[in-house]
Amino acid sequence: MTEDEARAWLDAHFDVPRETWDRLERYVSLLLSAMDEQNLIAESTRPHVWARHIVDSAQLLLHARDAGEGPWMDLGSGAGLPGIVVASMSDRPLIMVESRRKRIDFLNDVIAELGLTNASVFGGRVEVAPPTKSAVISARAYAPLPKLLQSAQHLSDEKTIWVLPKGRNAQNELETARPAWQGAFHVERSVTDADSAIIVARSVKPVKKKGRG
Ligand SMILES: C[S@@+](CC[C@H](N)C(=O)[O-])C[C@H]1O[C@@H](n2cnc3c(N)ncnc32)[C@H](O)[C@@H]1O
Repeated sequence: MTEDEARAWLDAHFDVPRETWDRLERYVSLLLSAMDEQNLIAESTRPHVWARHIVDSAQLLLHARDAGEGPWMDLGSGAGLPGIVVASMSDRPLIMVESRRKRIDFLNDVIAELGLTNASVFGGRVEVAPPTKSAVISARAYAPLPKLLQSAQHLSDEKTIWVLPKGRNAQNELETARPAWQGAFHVERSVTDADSAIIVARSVKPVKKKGRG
């Protein structure tokens, strides 16, 4: 997907208002400027930010369209991917969880610059974030699936929709997690890379271990 195709895809799927385009443009510019100080995205993806990061994040909204009331939590947000993109394109409260100080500061600066009144940051580890009934949980490049589910159990309930971009490893990670986790797990193809996939899961809970005898 070229950068022009990425913008066209956004327009076709979200009917993006002018104000949202402005926010996304501003975010891309803040992200690229901050790259001089910290490594927020892979250097090789710099010329492809709209396809590799903005559309890659925005597509998650399509998998969470029928989510109920409640916040969207984005785990290990880093530079705000997908958190800032989702908060820019939706009115739903969006909480980004990030443990690294410089990234927390960057996220708070972006929220203020873009005027994102629906977005906030929990600056700390996912494991100690306050218990929440999240309507949606996203996590991109945060942790392998078993660890991801374990660390965020207290942020979910049976209605939570999990939208988890997993690159080329989706099927393997799912197989590793399967013995310990039950739920409705689907693997969806990413629009930005035919070889990459997104795990979409509902009704996720740990498998009860059978007692002996
Ligand atoms: C590889 S980066 C991915 C960032 C972003 N989601 C993206 O796709 O560009 C992983 C991020 O998760 C954060 N992280 C890792 N473990 C964490 C934890 N247990 N709690 C909170 N943040 C964590 C790291 O500080 C880092 O910013």
